Amino acid sequence: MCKLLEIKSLTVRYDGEGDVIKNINMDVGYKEIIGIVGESGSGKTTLIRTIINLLAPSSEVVSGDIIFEDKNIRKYNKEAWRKLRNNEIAMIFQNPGAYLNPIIKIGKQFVESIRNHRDISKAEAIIQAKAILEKMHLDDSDRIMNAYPFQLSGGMKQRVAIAMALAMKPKLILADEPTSALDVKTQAQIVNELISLRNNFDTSIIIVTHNIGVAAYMSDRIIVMNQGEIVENDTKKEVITQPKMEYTKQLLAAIPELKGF
Ligand SMILES: Nc1ncnc2c1ncn2[C@@H]1O[C@H](COP(=O)(O)OP(=O)(O)OP(=O)(O)O)[C@@H](O)[C@H]1O
Repeated sequence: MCKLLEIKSLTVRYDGEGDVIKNINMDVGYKEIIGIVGESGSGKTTLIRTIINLLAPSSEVVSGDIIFEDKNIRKYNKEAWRKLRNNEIAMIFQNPGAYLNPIIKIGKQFVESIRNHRDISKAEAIIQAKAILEKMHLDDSDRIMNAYPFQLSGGMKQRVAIAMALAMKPKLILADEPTSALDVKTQAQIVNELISLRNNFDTSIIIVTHNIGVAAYMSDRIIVMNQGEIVENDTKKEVITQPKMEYTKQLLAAIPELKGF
């Protein structure tokens, strides 16, 4: 077993849209960070939502297999997914507010989420939650645990969301534009937190971003998507210094600071 995830000949369509990702083949190694870039509508979100089986009802996986640690998770039923999702593969969304309940304090949500997956006492879950918040540089963990989501900044909420994902020690984190709702300084902090996950927890990460600069900064490998297809898949050095596709060259040209890479 040398790959954490392998995607084989994956094609997905939406009703009325036709195939929006077409014959995708890719893999993710252990501890690898992959950046997926591409224009709006190129199928990036559809690809990672297919991996974690969170597609809209109007979608259909036409063909393909998704192998996670040698098991074909495309064939998993609801119960198998309940065990896999969050425990082994977790997703971080663009807007963390969308999955934090606005009327429940962070601590209660966090403890419930841990205890839904692990048979431990409330007191133990509180200790675990606070330790992970502190690892995410949310140092005043008591205040965070006592806060409602609206009392936290966007960057703090995203850190809480990452901490909640991390509590389950997933092997793979899928991050869909996790920084695009944040200001530039906070974006950089979150990107660095994600990199430290790999360094400290051996987590593999697929990050979807519009920003090839972010992908270049944090990824080992960059995948470029265009109109539902992978048009480039190589080490970040290769993609940045020797892009094969005109489309990639255009993406790179839009980021002046990468020219001297
Ligand atoms: N729920 C849906 N129902 C129908 N079509 C959809 C749905 N979600 C996405 N699509 C279509 O599928 C295509 C790919 O969308 P997707 O969101 O995967 O692209 P993306 O690269 O992630 O775009 P963005 O960068 O804007 O998020 C687009 O043409 C989009 O309109």
